[in-house]
This record gives sequence, structure tokens and C-alpha cells, in this order.
Amino acid sequence: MIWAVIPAAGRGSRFGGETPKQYLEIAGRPLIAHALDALLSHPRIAGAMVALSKNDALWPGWANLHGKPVLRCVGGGERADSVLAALQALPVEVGSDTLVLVHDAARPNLRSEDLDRLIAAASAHADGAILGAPVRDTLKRADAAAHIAATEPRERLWRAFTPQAFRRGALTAALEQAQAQGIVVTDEAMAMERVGAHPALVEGREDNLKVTTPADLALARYLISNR
Ligand SMILES: Nc1ccn([C@@H]2O[C@H](COP(=O)(O)OP(=O)(O)OP(=O)(O)O)[C@@H](O)[C@H]2O)c(=O)n1
Ligand SMILES: C[C@](O)(CO)[C@H](O)COP(=O)(O)O
Repeated sequence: MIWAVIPAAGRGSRFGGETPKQYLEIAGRPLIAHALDALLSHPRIAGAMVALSKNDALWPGWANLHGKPVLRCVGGGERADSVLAALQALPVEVGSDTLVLVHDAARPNLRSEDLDRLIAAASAHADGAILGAPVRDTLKRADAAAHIAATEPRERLWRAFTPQAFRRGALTAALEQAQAQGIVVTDEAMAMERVGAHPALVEGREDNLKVTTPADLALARYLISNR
């Protein structure tokens, strides 16, 4: 049994506008519905826990996508707080060794072949696994004036995507420790690294983009409408 955790309590400040980006439409459905659908249509995933802002409601179609439970909890101030709240809210039958896939509601274009490869890697590696892609561009360090200050070495540098797959108990403990220490982790792997884990990197599709700005939404709409 594998469960999904979807942090969806953000406000989309970099995106702008009144409506948080996870509720903006792509191909007639909210962005979050595409993320949920990609996860719950996978035969290995049993259900999902969605961390929402306290004033947000579950969209009626979410109740049980693909006949699987979609539960909700209230998220927190940071993405990591929302993920931790969702892990803590999972049903008791989701045991400590159960694999949990954490996936941004803001990533609507997750594909099943990436899920298959991530699940296989995380199932075979005690420290879990994440989707990502090696950096293929030259990286520049900017100065305060957005002029080039330096070129950074890119050997063995990867960009981290989601889903990120870990066992429920280990990830919960790692996030609780980071929270207690006042450390804001920007992804689940960072919390796991802080407790000595070395998660596997699984190369995923570059089009598993995170919608952060309006330009990202336009690209996501194009990708999903032209699958
Ligand atoms: N306190 C938060 C912040 C973010 N998220 C979720 O984490 C994912 C990735 O975060 P990001 O893209 O940064 O979303 P926002 O925080 O909404 O964006 P911004 O940083 O521009 O405000 C999103 O699905 C977002 O809803 C969350 O559940 N709880
Ligand atoms: C988790 C993540 O999507 C991995 O790249 C990223 O860290 C989220 O960052 P955000 O600033 O919370 O969108």
C-alpha cells in the first residue's frame, strides 16, 4: 500500500492574483485535480491526504477519485508544515513503514512512467527516492545588480522535483526534528538528509514542472492539452 500526500495550502504569492494557483483551471479542471488524478490513477496508490488552507474546501469531485479516499487536513505556514500536518493526519492503518509519495499540488503534469520508476527506486532503497533531473545548463551566481559574479560547477548537480517518496515514520520524524530546530526545509529530501539519509535520485521528465508564475501555467496548459 502506498499513500500520497499533497501540499496544497499555499497562497501563490509569486504567481499573483486572487485565486491560489492550485485552483486555476487547466483543460477544464483545477490544477490540483490533475496532480491528484495522476497519483490516484496509479494502481499502487491507495489514497491521498491533501493539506489545504483552512478556508479552502475540497472540490466536490475529489471525494473519491478512482474510487480511492481523498482526505483533507489543514496545512501550515510553510510547505514543510503542511506536509508534516498531512503525514500526522494519515489514517492509523497507514503504518510507519508505509511508503508515502509527497507531491506538489502545483505540479499538474506528473506522468505514470515517472511514478513507476520512482516507486521502484523507493521500494528498493531504505532512504527513499525523489524525482529530479541533472542540471544541463551552465550555472551563474548573480551579484546584487544581477550581473554575473561567478560560474558555479554543475557536475553531479540535480534539480529536485516531486513526488518524493519516503516511509511515513522516518519522514514524519525527520520533519518534526527540522521543525523543532526551526529549520525550514524546502523539500522532504532535505529533512531526510539532515538525519543522515541519502535518498536515491530518479531522473524524471523535464515537463513535470512546478507552476510558480503565470508563464509556467501557460506552459502547463500547452503540455496537458497536447499530450
Ligand atoms: N504553506 C504552504 C506553502 C506551500 N504549499 C504547497 O506546496 C506546493 C509548492 O509550493 P509553492 O509552489 O511555493 O506554492 P506557494 O507557496 O503557493 O507559492 P509562493 O511561494 O509563490 O507563495 C504548492 O502546491 C503549495 O500549495 C503548502 O501546502 N503549504
Ligand atoms: C518541493 C519542490 O518542488 C522541489 O523542487 C520545491 O522545493 C518547492 O519549492 P517552493 O518554493 O515551495 O515552491
